[in-house]
Amino acid sequence: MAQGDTILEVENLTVDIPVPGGMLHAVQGLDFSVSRGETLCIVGESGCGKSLTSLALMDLLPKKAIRKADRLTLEGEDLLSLSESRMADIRGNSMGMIFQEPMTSLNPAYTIGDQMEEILLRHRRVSRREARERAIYLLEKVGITAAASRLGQYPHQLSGGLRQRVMIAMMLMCGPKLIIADEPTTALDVTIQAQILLLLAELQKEFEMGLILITHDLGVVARVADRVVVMYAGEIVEEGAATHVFERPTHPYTQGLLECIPVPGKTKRGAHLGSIPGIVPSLVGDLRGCHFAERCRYAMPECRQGDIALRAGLEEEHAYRCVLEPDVTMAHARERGVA
Ligand SMILES: Nc1ncnc2c1ncn2[C@@H]1O[C@H](COP(=O)(O)OP(=O)(O)OP(=O)(O)O)[C@@H](O)[C@H]1O
Repeated sequence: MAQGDTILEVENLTVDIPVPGGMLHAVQGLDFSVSRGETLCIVGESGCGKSLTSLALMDLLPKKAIRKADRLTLEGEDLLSLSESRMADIRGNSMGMIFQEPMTSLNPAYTIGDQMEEILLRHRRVSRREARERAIYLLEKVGITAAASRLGQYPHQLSGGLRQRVMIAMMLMCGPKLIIADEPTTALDVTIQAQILLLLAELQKEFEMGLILITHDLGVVARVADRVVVMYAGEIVEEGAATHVFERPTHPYTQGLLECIPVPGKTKRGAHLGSIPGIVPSLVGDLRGCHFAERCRYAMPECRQGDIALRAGLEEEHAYRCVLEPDVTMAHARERGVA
């Protein structure tokens, strides 16, 4: 897969939310980057801070949330110091977003064609006819047949799967450099979910965009991700090339996730799929030591002392946050049948 120029750079991103019991540290010191043509998947259980991370990138956090970062750039442009209007321009233009429920992003009062054309007319100097031609081209690209006749339809006239395809086409109107897709298929039938995610990955490759995909579907992650970031309780606990993370999961949490979910070609037929006992801890106040210690079968007293830093894994550009040496955690992974 073509990779190279960095599109997005994120350094030391934190998101805090004041809540009645104190401060909720939802995202804590995240570093990552996305290159042209690269798919970065962010995985982790519910409540680990994935959605707030994506909202922080787009500057769409809830009002009371506090975002901080040492660096946040899109194609070199500093996103931390932009006016609201410039940021809105970037969101419609070079940063495409796809959310879970397309009905929340499609306006029920306007036709598909009007909404698609409007995006291009707002951001580019083109005629309505050119905008219409691009809308048809993109609807065809996302696999919608009789595209021209769909332009006159309203969102409620389409099935959920078609609406999500329209959303993808709409997001591509201005030729974004980066797509951020947060659980884009959760609201769809299981059979359609993988189709849409694979379509997204295909288009991302064809148009050489960067893609940040947040999904619970580790099967899809295994098929489309170049890099994987595993988040737990607001922190990155493991990151690396997808093949490494899947073949040699080093953090006990990643190992637990892989034990839970069937991965094509990895999960043996009839294998028992478990779940990680326990729940994600409250993120209100300061968590000491390893955030996963309470649920980790290998936890030792030193896991609960001080902060645990990310450390280099066995592979290049692979890191994990655990006190155990890589050969020890790999031995555990083999015992658990995930490596
Ligand atoms: N508006 C808010 N006010 C207070 N707390 C919030 C708010 N939004 C999210 N949180 C909390 O921040 C933490 C991270 O939430 P986030 O939605 O980013 O998790 P997630 O990993 O995306 O989960 P899911 O997969 O369920 O979307 C959770 O503890 C959540 O309860």
